[in-house]
Amino acid sequence: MDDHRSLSLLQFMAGKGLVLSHEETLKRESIIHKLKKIVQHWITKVAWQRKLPENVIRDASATILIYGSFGLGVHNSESDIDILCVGPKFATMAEDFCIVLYNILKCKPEVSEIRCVQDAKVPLMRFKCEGVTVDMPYAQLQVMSVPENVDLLNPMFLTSIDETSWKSLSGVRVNQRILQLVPNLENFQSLLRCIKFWAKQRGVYGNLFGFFGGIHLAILSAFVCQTSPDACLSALLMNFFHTFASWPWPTPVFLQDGIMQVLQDMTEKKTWIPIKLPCSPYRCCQSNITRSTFNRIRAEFLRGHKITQEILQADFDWENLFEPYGNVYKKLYSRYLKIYLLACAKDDMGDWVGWVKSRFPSLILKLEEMRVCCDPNPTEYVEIGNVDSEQTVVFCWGLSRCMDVNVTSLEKEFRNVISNSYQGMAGKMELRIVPASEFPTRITKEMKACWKIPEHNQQRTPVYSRHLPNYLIGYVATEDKI
Ligand SMILES: Nc1ncnc2c1ncn2[C@@H]1O[C@H](COP(=O)(O)OP(=O)(O)OP(=O)(O)O)[C@@H](O)[C@H]1O
Ligand SMILES: [Mg+2]
Ligand SMILES: [Mg+2]
Repeated sequence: MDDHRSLSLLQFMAGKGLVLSHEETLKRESIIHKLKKIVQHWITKVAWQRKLPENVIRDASATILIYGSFGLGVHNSESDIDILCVGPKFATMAEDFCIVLYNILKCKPEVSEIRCVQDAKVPLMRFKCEGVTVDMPYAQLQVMSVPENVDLLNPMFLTSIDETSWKSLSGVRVNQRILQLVPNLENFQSLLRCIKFWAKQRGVYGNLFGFFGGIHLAILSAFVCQTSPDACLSALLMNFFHTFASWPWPTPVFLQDGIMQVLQDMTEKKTWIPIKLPCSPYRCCQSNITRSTFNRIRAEFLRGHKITQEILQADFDWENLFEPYGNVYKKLYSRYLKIYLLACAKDDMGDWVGWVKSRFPSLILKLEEMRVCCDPNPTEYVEIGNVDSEQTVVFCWGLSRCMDVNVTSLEKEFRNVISNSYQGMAGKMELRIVPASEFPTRITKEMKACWKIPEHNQQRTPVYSRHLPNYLIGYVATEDKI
C-alpha cells in the first residue's frame, strides 16, 4: 500500500511538471560546461596580467562547483543554477572577479542581465545564460592552482581564507555534506521536491518573506531521511509532517554526522526555527522567520500532518495536501496591506523591486513592533495605474485582529529603510490598507531580489591593473556627477 501511494505521489509530481525534461537538463549541463571553459580562460588571462612565471601561467587553473537545488538534483524549470567560482590566491574578488570576469561574461552573446551584487551577505554575480538565471559567488583559496574537483571538505584547502570566501564556500560544503549524510539519495531528492512544492503551494516558501528558503527545507528533509532510513517516499512525507508538527521549537534540528556538536552557541542570534548547517562551525542557517511567520509555518505543518494521517484511506487525494493557499487566503482577512512598487522607466532589470523585496524582513519586523498581526504573502501581483499609469508590482498581506494601523508612519519608516544605501535609480513605493474586495488578481513572474552595481546615469571608468599599470582590465560604472 505504501509503495502504491509513493508511486501515485511520483506520478502526481511528474504531472505537475516538477521534474525537468531531458532537454532542459542537457541545456543546463551545456551552460555549466561553457562557464567552466570561460572561467579557465579567465584565470589564464589573470595569471598573465599578474606577470607570473610562464609555468605558473600554463598551470593556472580555477574551477566552478555546482550547489543549490541543481547540486542536490532537485531543480526544476524555475530554479536558478548556483555556481561557485573558485580561484587561486592571485585572483582577487574586487578586481579579477568583479571586473575582469564580469567583462568577459558581459561580452558573451549568450549572457544577459549581468550584475554584480556586492553588498549581499554572500557577494555574487547574477546573470542569465541562454535565459537561465545563474548565481555565481566567488571564493579565493590560498593555493596557486585549484584542482577541477577540489574537495572543500578537506581542511587543507580552507587554511587562511578570507571571510567572504569562507561564506561563499559554505553553500557548496553544506550541499556536499547533505549528500554524504542522507542514507538514500533518490528518496531524499523525491522528498525534497515534494516538500519544496508543498511549501510553495502553501505560501511558506521565500526567505525574504520570513518563510523557508531551499536550504532550510533541504536540511529538514535530510533529517527525516536519516531518522527513517528504510521508509518509502509516502512514509517519509508522513514522517516529515509528523516530526515537525510536534517539534519542540526552538530546539534546533541538526543532522547526525558522527561528530559531537555544540548545541547552543550563545553568540548566535536566536531564531524561531533553528536549523543547523551540517559542517563546521555548525551554525544555524540564516533565517528571517518572525513570530507571525512562525505561526503560519506551524499551522501548515499541522495541516500537513492532519492530511497525511489519512494517506492509507481509499479516497485519499494528493491534491488536498498541495492545494494552493491563494484560494483561501484572499477570503481569509477583511483587510490587507497592499505594497505598491513602481520601478522607474530606466530600471529594465527590476533592480528597484528586487531591492525593496530584499528589505521586506525589516517591514515584517516593523509591523510586529507596531503589534500588527500580519500574514505575509510571498505571491507577487501586477496592477495597472495605482501609483502611476504604469504596471505596478503589488504585494498583498493579510491583516488580522488589528486595530488602527498607522500606515503613514509605517510607510515613512519603511521608506527610510529602502532609501538607505540604495545606489540605483529609485522607483516608487506606497503602502495602503485595503478591503478584501481589492485583493489583486494578476500574478507576475517573480523577480529575484538583488542589488547590483548601479549602471544607469553613470559613467564607465577604466580600471588599470595594479600589476601592469598600462594594462586596462576593464570598466566599472561610477556615479555620474553631472
Ligand atoms: N539562508 C541561508 N543560509 C545558508 N545558506 C544559504 C541560505 N540561503 C541560500 N543559501 C545557500 O545558497 C544556495 C542556493 O540558494 P537558492 O536561494 O538558489 O536556493 P535553492 O536551494 O537553490 O532553491 P531554488 O531552486 O529556489 O533556487 C543554498 O543551497 C545554500 O547553500
Ligand atoms: Mg538555486
Ligand atoms: Mg540562487
